Amino acid sequence: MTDSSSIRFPDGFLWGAATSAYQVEGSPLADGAGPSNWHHFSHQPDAIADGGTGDVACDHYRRYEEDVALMRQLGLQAYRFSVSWSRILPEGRGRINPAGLDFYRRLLDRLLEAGIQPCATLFHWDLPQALQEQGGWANRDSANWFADYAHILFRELGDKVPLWATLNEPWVVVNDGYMHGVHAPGHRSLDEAPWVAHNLLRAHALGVQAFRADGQGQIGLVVNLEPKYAASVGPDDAAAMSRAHAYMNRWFLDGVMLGSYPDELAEMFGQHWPRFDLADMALLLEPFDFLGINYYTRSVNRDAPQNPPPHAESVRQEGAEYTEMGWEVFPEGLTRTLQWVKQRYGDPPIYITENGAAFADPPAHNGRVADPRRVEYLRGHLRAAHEAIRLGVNLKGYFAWSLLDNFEWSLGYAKTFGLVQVDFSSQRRTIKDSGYFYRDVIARNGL
Ligand SMILES: N=[N+]=NCCCCNC(=O)[C@@H]1[C@H]2[C@H](O)[C@@H](O)[C@H](O)[C@@H](CO)[C@@H]12
Repeated sequence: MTDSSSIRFPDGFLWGAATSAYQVEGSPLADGAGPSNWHHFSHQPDAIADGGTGDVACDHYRRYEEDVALMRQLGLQAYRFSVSWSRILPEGRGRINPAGLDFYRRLLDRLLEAGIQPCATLFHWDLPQALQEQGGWANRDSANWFADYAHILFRELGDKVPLWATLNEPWVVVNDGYMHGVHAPGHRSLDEAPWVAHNLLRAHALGVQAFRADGQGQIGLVVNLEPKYAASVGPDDAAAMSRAHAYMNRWFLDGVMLGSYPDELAEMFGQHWPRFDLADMALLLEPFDFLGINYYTRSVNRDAPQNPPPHAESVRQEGAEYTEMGWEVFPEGLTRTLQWVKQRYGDPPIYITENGAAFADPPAHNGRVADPRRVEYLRGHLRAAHEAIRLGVNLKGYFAWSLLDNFEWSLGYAKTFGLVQVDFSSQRRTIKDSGYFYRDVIARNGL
């Protein structure tokens, strides 16, 4: 039974939609850009489920004005996007590519003319390949490479961007790129993963320090959080839940909010877990202005000793609804997650920087795309977000993932999250029913 009571979000609540550079831009080597590690990785045989790459994607690098017009049609107040590091610094550091900066200046100018607030993420997984070849995030120097890149963006684009995020989902870089090898750079290393996580957070902290020197506006960190449940009341499954919670939800936030890593990580990584300098842990506590939370689902965990850390596996729930990603639709987990962050980390300002669902949408017919399941997913999660506000969470805004159907990393183009459908053979955009639903939510500032 759909709750039909109307709800209204606080005045000034910020409504947006989100994308990322490698997933939408295409033209990865245009105008002097250097290759990213995702350009390299996606061209490896069998790396991507449908053989897709980011070579064209949504052609946003060339169609950005059309896409800003779509954002206006949706009434977006903000647009979250990421900057391609290797467009700005083709070798990752040193020589600046002016044409790369010029693209983002053009995009920012169109957004500001449209009254849409830019929210720029410095790193959304696409590391310059030249830096990957020097060890990437496993190289302790990566934090300084990132800080130098950040300085350039704050200096060159800072007057046009009010909201910045340093990193998008460091957990995915570690888990998918260094533990399971299904994302760039495709490594599987219990020795590299903890250092990669640590250097990502060092980079975040140095990036915030660079912002304090050169930036304007506000800066935050974006993490993916997923409430963990136990598959049974037995002690083994309860322990698995606790390990999974430490591994995904606490690893990065404890690092930057508490200056320590969960004890469970040293236990589950054993001799692979390094000793981190106290000076490093103090750096991690560099204060930042907001927390970006990406929420999609929950997971129900049982003990799986044979698996790599966190030695757990998720259990499918009978009778539950799942998206095309195999993620359970569980809106109440969003309220719970927001409350947990408020209570554990001192009530920080929060933006939901991503929330959305992949469903198998029909092709556009007479200019319409019926996606009722996505409408209901969004409705349920907006209600859950509003409940968190009612419970006192300092929630400032919400960004739907995603503006456009796009390149879903190792899964290619088959998984579609967009409020707007993209026909990749023609690049035609069609606003889905969920896009019109979201437009009305923004206009009403509520449901
Ligand atoms: N294990 N497990 N459970 C699920 C963990 C989810 C982590 N992945 C995300 O949050 C990614 C985020 C990314 O920013 C975006 O670039 C992706 O397109 C979306 C959709 O995939 C989401």
